[in-house]
Amino acid sequence: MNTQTPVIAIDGPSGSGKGTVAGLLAKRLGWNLLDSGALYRLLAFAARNHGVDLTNEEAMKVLAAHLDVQFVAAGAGEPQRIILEGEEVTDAIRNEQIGAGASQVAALAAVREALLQRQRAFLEAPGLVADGRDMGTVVFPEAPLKIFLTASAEERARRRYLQLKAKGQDVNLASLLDEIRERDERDMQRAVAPLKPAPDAVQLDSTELSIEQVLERIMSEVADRDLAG
Ligand SMILES: Nc1ncnc2c1ncn2[C@@H]1O[C@H](COP(=O)(O)OP(=O)(O)OP(=O)(O)O)[C@@H](O)[C@H]1O
Ligand SMILES: Nc1ccn([C@H]2C[C@H](O)[C@@H](COP(=O)(O)O)O2)c(=O)n1
Repeated sequence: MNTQTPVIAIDGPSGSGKGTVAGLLAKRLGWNLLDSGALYRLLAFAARNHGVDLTNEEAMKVLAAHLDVQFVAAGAGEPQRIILEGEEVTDAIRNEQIGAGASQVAALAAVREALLQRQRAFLEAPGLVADGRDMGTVVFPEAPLKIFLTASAEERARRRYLQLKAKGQDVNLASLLDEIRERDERDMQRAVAPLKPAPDAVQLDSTELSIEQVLERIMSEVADRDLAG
């Protein structure tokens, strides 16, 4: 691992705002971005396309090792288009069904192992903002700044409802809340790399905070550590 290049690890449950804040932070700092959840989503999506059973660990491991994916951005911190096997899937992987499948394959030890180096390869100068569930605990344990971002399940479901509704998806708030709770439970209870704060993580509850307020809190931690260069 490149130990000179700084990493900001942002972990937390679904809908806490990790992806949004990671993107804004990467743009502000001009750093690279790793949306690690997208890798697990891509795997669930590819498994469906190839007729692979999500519980078949050996087949999922092979799929993970050979995943043909590109993250294309106009520049550091710019929005990413995701290309899987030559086809754009940026929006297609953003629904709760694929999220639930991703959470299922993410519990397989062989899959996590197969994706480890691929995630670490995102670490390039001048820095990396990485969001997921185990960025601070497993993938980048040396990260100089680790954020554990949370919000109440009700607030996360409300955010997801508004997000999906704005995209024209037919959604139901009560079902989204159930799905979020189910995903939290699976992500926190799995044996390998469960969702939990690293011992040295800064914990931030965003239930009552705007996106801008969360960003400013993190920027103040960046300044305290003199990471911005
Ligand atoms: N502090 C906030 N206040 C209000 N809305 C927010 C806040 N943070 C994020 N959101 C909104 O909540 C939705 C979910 O945010 P986001 O996708 O960043 O969450 P996430 O933690 O990355 O979820 P996942 O892990 O499932 O990808 C988005 O529509 C985003 O704009
Ligand atoms: N580092 C990661 C990132 C994601 N996952 C799993 C668990 C999530 O439920 C699923 C989808 O992630 P999202 O796009 O919603 O952030 O992928 C993980 O186990 N480890």
